[in-house]
Amino acid sequence: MASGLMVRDPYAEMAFGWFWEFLNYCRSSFLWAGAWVAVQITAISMTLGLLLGLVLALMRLSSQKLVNGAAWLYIFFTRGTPQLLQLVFIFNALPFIGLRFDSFTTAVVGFSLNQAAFSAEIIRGGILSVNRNQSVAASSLGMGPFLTLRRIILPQAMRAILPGIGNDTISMLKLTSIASIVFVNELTFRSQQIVGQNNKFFTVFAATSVIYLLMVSVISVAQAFAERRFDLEKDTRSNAGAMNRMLGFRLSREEAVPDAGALAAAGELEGADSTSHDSAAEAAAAAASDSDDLFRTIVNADADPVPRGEPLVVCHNVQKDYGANKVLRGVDLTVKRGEVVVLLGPSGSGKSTFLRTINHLEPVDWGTITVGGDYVGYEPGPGGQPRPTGRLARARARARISMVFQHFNLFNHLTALENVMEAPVRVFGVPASQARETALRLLAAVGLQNHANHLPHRLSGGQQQRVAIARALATSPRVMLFDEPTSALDPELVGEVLGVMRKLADAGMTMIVVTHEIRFAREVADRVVFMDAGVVVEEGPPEMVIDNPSQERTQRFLRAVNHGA
Ligand SMILES: Nc1ncnc2c1ncn2[C@@H]1O[C@H](COP(=O)(O)OP(=O)(O)OP(=O)(O)O)[C@@H](O)[C@H]1O
Repeated sequence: MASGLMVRDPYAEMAFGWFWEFLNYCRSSFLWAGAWVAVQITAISMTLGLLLGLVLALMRLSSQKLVNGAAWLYIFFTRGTPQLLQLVFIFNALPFIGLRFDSFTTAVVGFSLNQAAFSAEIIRGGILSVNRNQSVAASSLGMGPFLTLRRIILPQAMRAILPGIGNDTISMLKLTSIASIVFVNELTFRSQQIVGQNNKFFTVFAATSVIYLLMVSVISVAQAFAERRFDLEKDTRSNAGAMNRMLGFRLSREEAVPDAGALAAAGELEGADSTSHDSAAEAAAAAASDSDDLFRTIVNADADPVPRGEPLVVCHNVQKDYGANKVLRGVDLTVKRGEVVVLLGPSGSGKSTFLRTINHLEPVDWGTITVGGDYVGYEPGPGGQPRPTGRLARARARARISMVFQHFNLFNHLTALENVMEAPVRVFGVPASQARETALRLLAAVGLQNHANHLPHRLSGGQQQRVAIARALATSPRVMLFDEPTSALDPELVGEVLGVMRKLADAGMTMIVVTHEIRFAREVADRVVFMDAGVVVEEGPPEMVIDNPSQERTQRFLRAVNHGA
């Protein structure tokens, strides 16, 4: 460069000029006003579409053919016709039947109805991805279908739902451009107007693309944030308790602050450091005595009208078919209050099915079951005949029958503490602070105080089953049903679960236990019932049925079990 003379590069100047113009379009309030219209349409339509989509998804999952068929038809037509035509139809055809919408409302209605069809399938997929045992466990705790959906199913389904919904939100934001067909003055439409005046196609559309990219980035960040929150593998801890309560499900896990008493009782049961053997032994003894006291308190919680030793569960001629498979062929069983009854029998003999009929997780085809004189799941119909009740969840909660499952069925998105608190707070209306205190004591009683804040996937099988027992106990049950509680456990973990069950039996809990643990049956059961092919073959005290069975079928079964042991 010579003195005072500047060499001007025309290409650089052109590029600079273009870039400056491009920046000005990026900042154009005219274009941003269009972007705002697109955002509004997307936000409203997505919200409405998701709500309607949830309803359609539930309809699609309904066993009622008509309801299911109506939802299928809606989804079929909506997904099968171009959205452009749907918008034109709403804008031009509906006025003939007196439904006239302005451009913006037409866009919102059109996008919502279209999105509902797509959301329905995404939500249905999410719901189906949640293991059925989650809703079975919720039902056994007395949770109704909507509570189960809100608290248990949807929070877990979100993980599968979110990527699809994120995708759809971005697609919809971009697709709002087709709303220009009904004169919605959104972003693409506005950029076309500018191009129509100045012909600067590339500059204007480059700026428009940047605006779209910015909006899409916000959606992508929101999606990533939401996915992180619903990631079951991740322990995210923050003080978002109020937010969680407001939403009805957890966005983050709260730190439990155990009370001093519970900690003292529980601290040494599992893994905590101890300075001396003496203090460890003392703490363990204190914890053991606290758990005994707690179990006894639960057993005697209410003045049960059925005195100890009197019939509490009475099953008469219970029959149940699955299609052509006659699973229960007339089971009679009476269990007295405080009694421990063990059901033995070969695989497929109907033990688990029978257990599930007691708390009406399975309806019976024939026969009657009463608990404390009440028909669970039935109410008096015309003429006093029992008929299925419409308020099954309430009936289950009132009956206070708890169940422990073979595969634990803990709620995967809730910590051990939250699992135990769920039914008392949501079903029985116990204040959260009180439920929390009891839950901590229960976890201490089963030796898991130090794991209160852990999600189920971070616990061993034995620990999960003990949480499941604590959860079942939190509703102060009158009867506890155990469905092969140790079958899914490694042999070295079986003892810790049976230990808790022994303590419960000692405390006087009425228990019906399906198990293959012959030693447990011999030591703990008051009575052993042997079932085969859907009927009771023989029953009596363990020393009779196990050590001296009278029926050939029982003898054969025990020989096979002992041989395998
Ligand atoms: N929901 C269901 N639908 C159809 N058939 C079922 C269902 N549940 C159980 N069955 C069938 O009923 C029969 C009895 O099953 P059940 O689980 O009650 O037996 P079980 O004695 O508990 O066996 P196991 O010890 O192997 O668990 C089996 O033939 C099983 O296939």
